[in-house]
Amino acid sequence: MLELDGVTAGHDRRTPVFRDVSLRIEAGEAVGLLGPSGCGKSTLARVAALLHRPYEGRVVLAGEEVRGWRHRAPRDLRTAVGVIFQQPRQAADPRLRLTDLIAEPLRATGRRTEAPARLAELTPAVGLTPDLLTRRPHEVSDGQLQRACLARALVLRPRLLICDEMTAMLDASTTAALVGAVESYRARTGAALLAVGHDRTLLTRWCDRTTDWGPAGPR
Ligand SMILES: Nc1ncnc2c1ncn2[C@@H]1O[C@H](COP(=O)(O)OP(=O)(O)OP(=O)(O)O)[C@@H](O)[C@H]1O
Repeated sequence: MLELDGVTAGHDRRTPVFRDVSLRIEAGEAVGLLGPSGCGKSTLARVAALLHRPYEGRVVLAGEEVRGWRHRAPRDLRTAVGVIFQQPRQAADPRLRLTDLIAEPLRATGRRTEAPARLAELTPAVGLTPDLLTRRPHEVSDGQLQRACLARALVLRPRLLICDEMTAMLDASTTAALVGAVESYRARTGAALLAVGHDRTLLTRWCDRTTDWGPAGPR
């Protein structure tokens, strides 16, 4: 489902964050990526989510070699991957009501008419009550906003879900609810998962396998 082969990426070409990193996730597989702070896990997650162009290497997503990132990524690839980050407030437009936030990818891909049906299915699945849907991000808690961000990540039915420290700032019961929502989505659809984090106990329990980021990248 996802293949990174010899990928070098970072924020300064002279001193990349990581060099020659490879990682493979099969269709339907859940892989946990563990590593110390600053090693480049988020950068790798952003490369895999087509949000950050690597300097070198090959990325194959859903059987197609990726040749463009961000707005240059082809739509069929962009919609094959859903991504959710650690900080929901940085990932949410503060002007949007939760209902529009969740439906945003549908609007952006010209599928606005699907929004009512998708919202009706997703909001209970992520544990959001209808009264929250008309609120804006500043009127809900971090946990509630993260639930909305997960619904947004699932709204286009991605075949690969990337959770970058999705639960790092949440309490135990919200963590369990979000992991449960991801897992029931995966059980229904067969989607693959890349879960990035620090919490070995959580990732070991959640994923089919975990990989540790060593001096030469994940192994
Ligand atoms: N936009 C940016 N511009 C310049 N450097 C950056 C930028 N974002 C991250 N970095 C640097 O890139 C390196 C890798 O960061 P990254 O966020 O990928 O690590 P991480 O393993 O996810 O860390 P953490 O576990 O703390 O989230 C760090 O040294 C970081 O300071």
